[in-house]
Amino acid sequence: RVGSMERKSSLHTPRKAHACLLLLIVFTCNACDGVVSRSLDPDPVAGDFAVELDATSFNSSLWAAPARFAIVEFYAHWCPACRNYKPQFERVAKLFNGPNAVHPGIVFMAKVDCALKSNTLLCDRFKISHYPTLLWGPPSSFTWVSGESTGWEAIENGRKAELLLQFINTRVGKSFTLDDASTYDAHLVTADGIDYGQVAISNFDIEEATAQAMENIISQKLLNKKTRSSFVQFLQLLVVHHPSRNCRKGTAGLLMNLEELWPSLSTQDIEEELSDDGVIQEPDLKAVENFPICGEHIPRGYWISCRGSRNETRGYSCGLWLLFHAISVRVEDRLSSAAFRTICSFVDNFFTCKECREHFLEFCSSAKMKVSSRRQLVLWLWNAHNEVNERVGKVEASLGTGDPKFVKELWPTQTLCKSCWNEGVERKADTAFQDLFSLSDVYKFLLKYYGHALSSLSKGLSKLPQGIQDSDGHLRTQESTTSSAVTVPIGAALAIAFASCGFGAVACFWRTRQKKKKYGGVYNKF
Ligand SMILES: Cc1cc2nc3c(=O)[nH]c(=O)nc-3n(C[C@H](O)[C@H](O)[C@H](O)COP(=O)(O)OP(=O)(O)OC[C@H]3O[C@@H](n4cnc5c(N)ncnc54)[C@H](O)[C@@H]3O)c2cc1C
Repeated sequence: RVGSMERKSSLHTPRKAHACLLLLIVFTCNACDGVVSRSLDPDPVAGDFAVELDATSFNSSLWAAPARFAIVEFYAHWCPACRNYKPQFERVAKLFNGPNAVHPGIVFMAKVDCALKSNTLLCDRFKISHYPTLLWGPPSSFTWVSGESTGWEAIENGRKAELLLQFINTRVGKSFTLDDASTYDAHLVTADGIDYGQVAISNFDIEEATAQAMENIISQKLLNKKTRSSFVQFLQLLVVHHPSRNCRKGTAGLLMNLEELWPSLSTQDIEEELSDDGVIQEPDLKAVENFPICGEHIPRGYWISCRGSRNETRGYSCGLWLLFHAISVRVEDRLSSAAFRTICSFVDNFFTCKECREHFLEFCSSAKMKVSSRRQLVLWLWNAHNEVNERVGKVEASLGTGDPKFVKELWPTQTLCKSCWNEGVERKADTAFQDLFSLSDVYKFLLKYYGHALSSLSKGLSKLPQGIQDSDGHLRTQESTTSSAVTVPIGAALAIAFASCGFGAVACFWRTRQKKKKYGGVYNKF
């Protein structure tokens, strides 16, 4: 409990507030004592790092919050103790929020002004009785507010920045300090091995990369009748195998609406148009462009685990690799060949780094007939990525263009996975990766890293209380209008999911029946 000012629901007009304020100062001075200094902080933090939320943005912002935990400060703008507390809160928020955060992806720090009439209901739901009140919990725990305990807790002693950070440290098992400068944990590794929490954070970058891929595709005008099927196939891959529920849901919505947003033409129509003037007309893609494929708050405009130590390094291409790897470990054996072709076709049509594309397509051509199981897909992609690492690493070393904090090397490093490396093999120029690495251990590691570890974040989300999930497992907030992702009719989303035939015999039966409907079976046809 940080607060010193009692909250009265009637105190929402400034005049009443001032009158009561005097009384409150008189009667609640004990609470004020030693809690928050009335003098201005000698070293106030410039700018607001804590995100201001209101009743409209509350659920959706927390839902899409790029962090494992959240702190929400409930305050009142008229409350002097709150004003004095602000620099303390901001000092901590600066560490965790925004594009320049020193420790991104860990705590999302937000605040709500309970003195605004429009927020009264919201503050009442959290039973805020005094200002400021700080609540802590996973972001998702705040988005369901029925008055019952939902997994958040009050921070009893966070009245100074140091104390608040101390509280955070005990909850996340770290020893952050207010003076921390940027730290770069290149390989998401702790002394004991993989830091699963850190790996889970990669989910945010995978969401960001997915949204950015869409943005690039539209802004660079890469969508046309020729690339339409590649686009649809990619969406179908995402709808079932994307590690983020937000993106699966958003993609399902886009797929279901695509025919209306961008009507398809038959091959004959295209040929006729081609023979007229040789140019394929571009569709009007405004509606597709505005589709929130991973929810409304993505892209956020910054990277977390893919953040480079320089602005121009890492980011999108790192996120895209993570997306491909995360998909590869989720694909069933019989869809692996289709997934392989979809990834290759995506890079061919939509990844506009020319050198990258040409290089990557060489791997695609050489593996054309070889990928027929998940294991082969996962190891093929891992191998291709390592080949790229080696090649790019040499170029970056000679030109000094790489990110000094993220030097390219064969992955996983020995620190990340010792058993992945064959013992006693001395590397020569012609030593193949399969001699250097134990492929079965690498495969197990990749399943763990891109499967289990990445999912640990969404598993946390799936532990939401009853009522926040529909019977189809899709997440809903109570205020459905502010849900972070588009609403997809249950039957429609299932029909798309079934199209992948990835859910066993019943799904296959369904798929057969749905085949003639929109997009039914397309994923299986190419
Ligand atoms: C398809 C594709 C082809 C590319 N081709 C080129 C190219 O030809 N030339 C060029 O200059 N750049 C190329 N790039 C960009 C380049 O590979 C890097 O993405 C970029 O330099 C940023 O590097 P990074 O340090 O963020 O790590 P990235 O290589 O982007 O890797 C991101 C993360 O993936 C993990 N990782 C690393 N290696 C592996 C592996 N083998 N298997 C699984 N996970 C791994 C690590 O955690 C790493 O931090 C390509 C990118 C893509 C997506």
